[in-house]
Amino acid sequence: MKESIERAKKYITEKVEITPEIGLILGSGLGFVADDIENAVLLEYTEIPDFPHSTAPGHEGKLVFGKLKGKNVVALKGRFHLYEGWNPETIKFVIYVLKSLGVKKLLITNAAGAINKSYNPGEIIIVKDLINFQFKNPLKGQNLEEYGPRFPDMSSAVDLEWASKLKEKVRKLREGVYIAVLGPSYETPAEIKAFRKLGADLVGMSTVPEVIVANHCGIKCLVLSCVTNMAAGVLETPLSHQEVMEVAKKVKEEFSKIVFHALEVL
Ligand SMILES: O=P(O)(O)O[C@H]1O[C@H](CO)[C@@H](O)[C@H]1O
Ligand SMILES: Nc1nc2[nH]cnc2c(=O)[nH]1
Repeated sequence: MKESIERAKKYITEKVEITPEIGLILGSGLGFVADDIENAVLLEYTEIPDFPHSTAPGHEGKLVFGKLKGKNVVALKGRFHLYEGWNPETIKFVIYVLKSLGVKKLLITNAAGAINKSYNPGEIIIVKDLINFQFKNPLKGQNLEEYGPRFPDMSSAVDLEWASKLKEKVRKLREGVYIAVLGPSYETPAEIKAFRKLGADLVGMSTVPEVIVANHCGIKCLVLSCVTNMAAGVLETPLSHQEVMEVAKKVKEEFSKIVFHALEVL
């Protein structure tokens, strides 16, 4: 893995001058955030040695480097989900590449279903904690001690200080617990009822592996979920990825504004 990280890093640093401080992982239909990056330099995932490629709809597969709200950033316009068939270690590799490029903080975004019935489609929620219902861990296998410990602590997996600074600025933001499933099928109503009993407010098929690796290698994370739909069984309508992407598109301005605030409070 070390050689692959070095190869990817070498390719990227030869093409891009800036050192990104903040990484942004953009969820389904949320890639528009990268369109506001100034002096953008774009790299296709497919051109970077050993880098995985995006296969999920609504995930373009580009790294975008540049300035956002005065900060040097790199945005991942497209993430890697386990349901695509990627090995969990692929996610470790991607986060390690970000770390090797200089990323200190990660703003992770996702589209999620609302288990909490008081949430509304289009609402943006700060994730305060996570449940790994994927039962896979990206840190399995040989540990690279120079990146982080074998047994990382997960008692504050997200950066609550960053979250509270954002909440001070955007008072209406509510918080919730995100549960990650493997997917790609959406949940049954019985699963959603069970997840509610477990204490989950939001459900999706991503984010948790990214947070685990980031936490392990000392990158602080803020997670923002865009509620794109009420989870299965809450309403009578069936779920579709089409709807997920449409709702994400509708909240474009509001979502971008909150991301800008999240960068400004740093
Ligand atoms: O988590 P992101 O990538 O935002 O996408 C969410 O939306 C897709 C399902 O509609 C799944 O990929 C789920 O994880
Ligand atoms: N698993 C899951 N992922 C989602 N992504 C967006 N909405 C949902 C949902 O309801 N369930």
